[in-house]
Amino acid sequence: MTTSTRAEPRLGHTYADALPELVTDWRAEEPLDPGLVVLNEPLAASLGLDPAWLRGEEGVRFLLGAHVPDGARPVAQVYAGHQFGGYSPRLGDGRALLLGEITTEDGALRDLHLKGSGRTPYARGGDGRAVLGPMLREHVVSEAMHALGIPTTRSLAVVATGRPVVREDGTLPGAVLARVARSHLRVGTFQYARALDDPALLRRLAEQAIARHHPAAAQSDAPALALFEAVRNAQARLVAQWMGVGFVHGVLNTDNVTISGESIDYGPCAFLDAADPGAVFSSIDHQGRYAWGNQPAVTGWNLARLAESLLPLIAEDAGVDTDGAVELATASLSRFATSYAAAWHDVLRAKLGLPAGLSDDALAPLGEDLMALVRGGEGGPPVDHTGFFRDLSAAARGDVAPARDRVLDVAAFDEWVATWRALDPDADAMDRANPVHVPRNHLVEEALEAATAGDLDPLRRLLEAVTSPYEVGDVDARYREPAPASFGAYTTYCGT
Ligand SMILES: Nc1ncnc2c1ncn2[C@@H]1O[C@H](COP(=O)(O)OP(=O)(O)OP(=O)(O)O)[C@@H](O)[C@H]1O
Ligand SMILES: [Mg+2]
Repeated sequence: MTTSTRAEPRLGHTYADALPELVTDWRAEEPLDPGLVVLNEPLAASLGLDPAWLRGEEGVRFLLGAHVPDGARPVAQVYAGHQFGGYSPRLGDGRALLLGEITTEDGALRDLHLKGSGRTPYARGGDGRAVLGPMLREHVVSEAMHALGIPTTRSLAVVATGRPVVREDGTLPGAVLARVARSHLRVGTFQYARALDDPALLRRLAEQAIARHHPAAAQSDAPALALFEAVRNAQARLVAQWMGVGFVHGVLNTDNVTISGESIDYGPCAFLDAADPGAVFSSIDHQGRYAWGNQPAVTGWNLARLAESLLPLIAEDAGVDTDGAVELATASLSRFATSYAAAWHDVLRAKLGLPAGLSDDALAPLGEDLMALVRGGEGGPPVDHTGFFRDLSAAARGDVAPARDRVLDVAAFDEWVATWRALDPDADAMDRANPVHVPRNHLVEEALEAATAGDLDPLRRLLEAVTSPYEVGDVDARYREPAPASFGAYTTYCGT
């Protein structure tokens, strides 16, 4: 095979063909002076893309949407969404394009999507652009999540456009993020389709979602409800994993909740240092709706919006009226709490090095007592989430001091450790479940600031650390420390 035949990627457009009502054919904005900032070579290779070609002039233009391979059909996808509880009937890719789908070796589809590629018909008041710093943040955090074993969209590349982008805090360099996802189907996509009041379209959308993400639901007598349950369980597992690593998504609007169960949209996200359930970083989340400890509950709320959207199909499948469908959906939604508890217990069992056979009933009180210690409460301030859990593996090996030194209520801690160690925790397994390196906020900011000023070294070092999250390796110790007090309170921003 010659390089040139390998080079030109072949992109499908299954989604655009199946759901023409939910897309608009569109082209990316011409870049001014494109420059590849970061390329994810292993991901490129796993998708059958040629990294050498991607680095070349044509490849970089491809990553910006300016070079469209033969047969590709770039589209902007429409979706709706509840944003902070308020419904927006028409959001959609305002600054993004779905370039198309790549078929992996095992026959699965992967969306290739560009964020920051210019205004689309869904741009509303926006300029269609994205800023280099936030796109690099999405690159770092999504690759960290992937390395942590958490389902996520991936970042293939970040390309500078050479266009200055005007934001509140000044003029900043523009960039496009090339993102890979199992799909970009969101709860908001279903809300949009439901509002069109066209059951046949809603059915086609559900069939797409089932075929791409939850194929077992196709075998069910009640496929729409089976789809809902599959999404419910995938979201329960996802949020439990976020809670386990101290991840705060920051903007869990229904348009940022995927049907696949992958994390998406790393706009205002953050990782905790102090494990405070009320931790909020986003500048606009005044009520703490998307606080760390509120994520399971708000995911339940978002799933209720999905269930509502599916009601006509649930009714049709079961041969019942709307009231009957509401009853079925409500019963299914009410099992989210159980589903989440089971997922959280799986996360906790792994973090505590306890055997899979340990029952939830035995685990639950242990977990509650531990989380009370971690939160601090009356016994003191919250502890550093990542550092504390990692120190617990030393405790499993008999060196209790590092974890003990982190908590104020040492008597409660000692009692807890004695109960836990009696269960014979596996310290090596804990080292594979409790990261040493997460993209801590101060490190992310430092790397983005340097990258914006043209120095990519801190970004590379951070990427190296967070893509080997479980290995201490020879990574500088500062990559595993919480932010110094001088870093102050951290604030993140949406839509930059
Ligand atoms: N600069 C912009 N120009 C046009 N539309 C924008 C812009 N920024 C955000 N939007 C639109 O506003 C909505 C909310 O944006 P948000 O900050 O959640 O990020 P996003 O662009 O949606 O990315 P994602 O695809 O990761 O969800 C989306 O419909 C988005 O397309
Ligand atoms: Mg979004």
